[in-house]
Amino acid sequence: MKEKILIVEDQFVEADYLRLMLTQAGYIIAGIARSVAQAEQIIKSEKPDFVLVDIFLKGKQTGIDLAKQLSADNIPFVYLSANSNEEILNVAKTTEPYGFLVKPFREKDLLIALEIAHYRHKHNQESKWHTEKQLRKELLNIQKEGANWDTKVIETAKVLQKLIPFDCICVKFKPLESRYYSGFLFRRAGFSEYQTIDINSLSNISGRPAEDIKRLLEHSPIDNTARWYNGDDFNKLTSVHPMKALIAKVFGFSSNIVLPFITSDSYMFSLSFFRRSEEGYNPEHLDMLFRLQQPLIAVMNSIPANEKRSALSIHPEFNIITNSKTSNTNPDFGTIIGKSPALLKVMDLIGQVAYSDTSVLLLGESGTGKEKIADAIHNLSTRKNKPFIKVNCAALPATLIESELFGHEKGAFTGAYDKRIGKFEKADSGTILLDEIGEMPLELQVKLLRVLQEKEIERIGGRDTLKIDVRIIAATNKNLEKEVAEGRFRLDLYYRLNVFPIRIPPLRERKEDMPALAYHFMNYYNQKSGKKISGISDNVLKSMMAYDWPGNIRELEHLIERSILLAKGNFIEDIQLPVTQKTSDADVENSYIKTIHENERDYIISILKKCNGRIWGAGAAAEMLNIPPSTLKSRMKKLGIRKEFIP
Ligand SMILES: Nc1ncnc2c1ncn2[C@@H]1O[C@H](COP(=O)(O)OP(=O)(O)OP(=O)(O)O)[C@@H](O)[C@H]1O
Repeated sequence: MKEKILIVEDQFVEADYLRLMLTQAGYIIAGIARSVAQAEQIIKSEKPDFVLVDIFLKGKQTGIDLAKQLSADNIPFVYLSANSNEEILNVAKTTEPYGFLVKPFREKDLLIALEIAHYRHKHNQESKWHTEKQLRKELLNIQKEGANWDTKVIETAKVLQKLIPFDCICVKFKPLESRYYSGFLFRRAGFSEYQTIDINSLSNISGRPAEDIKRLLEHSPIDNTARWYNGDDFNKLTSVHPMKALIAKVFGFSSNIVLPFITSDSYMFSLSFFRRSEEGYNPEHLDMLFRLQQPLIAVMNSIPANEKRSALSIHPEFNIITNSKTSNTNPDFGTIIGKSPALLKVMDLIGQVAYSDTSVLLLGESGTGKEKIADAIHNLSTRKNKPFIKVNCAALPATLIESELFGHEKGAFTGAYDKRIGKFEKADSGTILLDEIGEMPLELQVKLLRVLQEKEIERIGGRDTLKIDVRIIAATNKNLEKEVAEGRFRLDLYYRLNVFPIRIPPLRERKEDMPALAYHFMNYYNQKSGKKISGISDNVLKSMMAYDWPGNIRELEHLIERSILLAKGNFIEDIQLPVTQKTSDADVENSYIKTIHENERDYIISILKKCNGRIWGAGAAAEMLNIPPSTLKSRMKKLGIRKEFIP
């Protein structure tokens, strides 16, 4: 059965047009709302599966305000807009819509956008469900293992991090009848690395005497309600909670979520998570914590009473126990080097998506480590012992790529002397990496879409359809939205691949990772070349930090390799960094985010080009865009598109 859709659109004609298109396609219309208030009422009474929401609406509240509520209620939504204000577009993006339809759009675009929104929503749910299942298993293992209690707490924090992101976690506990807490404060220092903060180190970092901090603790209220605090709520919380205020100030935290619970041996626990981002937590995180409450209680129950007592007896009022047992080895991530917040964010996303079968789209400049990240996703997945096939779509000639991907039967074409098994078939039950997906020819994009939708392939010249089970990871350094706008990449394929995008930041956005990467490559090329270089001089490191690394990690790797070969002594004292070029026009164009108007303009121009500038008649632009020619003419006028511009 098709979903129930709520249309939130204040333009009567447009809303009615949408209703017509959707009803014809078999959707049920939950209602048409002209304002956010009306939409909220219909959501309550009709419980729609999807919402199509215009950004600008009558009244004070915009579609973006409604979107925040929809996100919190886990109702997928797609924006409709013809607005060109870039600032608003950027705010809209932060609400994580499931799609974006730029007016005017064709019926086909609307239906594809809805289908994709449905697919993305379902896969998001599935991926969360898989992660949660995995997480419960891991908590059970922690509960069963005989480790001492601080190890158990660290392990629990590591596990929770996959679903509840945090930069710091505070675990507090006390016997029910007691006034005083004992606790642990762990700050995240790497993917699986935690730095324990005790009162003395907090005193050092904040510059306040340890005695003062103890007093702050005594005057801070107890967390006995499960709640999250973002933005203003967080500011209010810190105004009445001096200890949280101190931690927030010292480490720059802006949001907090708390889960208190009672163990069967009558201890009161509270887990308090902090993040730097202002919108760090939402009701979904709280739901998740509630769902995990029982396994968490079981872990805390498994800590023997004498260990809990002895932890409390160290300091009767509050004790932040020092723990030197941090770990930074994480075999699952292989040799991904770096601990910058930007890279940790990527690792968190990998951790969330790896266990499911969701398609992943890796976006990033050349040399940022997309292939390395793809390796990590495969190795963390349940498919890790199955084939992992990599295809570079740019390296294959257009004439070969089809048979390379899908295979061919003997005699399928001149030169096909033998049957050939394609990459997709080879990857069956495993993973395929489609690198440089932006280079895939348009004709093949249709076939790829079919694999994604139907999970089946046909060898060239073959009569049978073969069912395959392949997880797809696609990677590109191109701006796919631009490729779509210019007619080189199919919109439907783009949406299908864009289910779980991961943007890998360029090296210049995470320079703090550079020294560790440089040393990593130094050790690697020492081994390879038999040299014994023991370090990199401060001057070299400084000039490396000042350089922009347009070639990213690959460029760094090559430069270190060369410097090792050229080094005269035991130190890298010199490095030949290219002189930084002035940013070229092409770079500016690539990094420029287009406004909705510009996107719309480019899209209309690309269609006009395809129709040789024809607006009226069969197969002409208006028909392709599925809008009346007069509407197209007025859009063209508004967007400054003149027919003579169309080559
Ligand atoms: N975080 C990392 N830690 C260690 N090595 C890395 C890291 N990221 C990338 N590398 C190394 O940098 C080199 C380039 O990485 P990779 O080939 O994965 O980049 P890419 O984004 O796929 O590039 P392209 O788009 O050009 O294919 C590889 O040798 C890879 O092993």
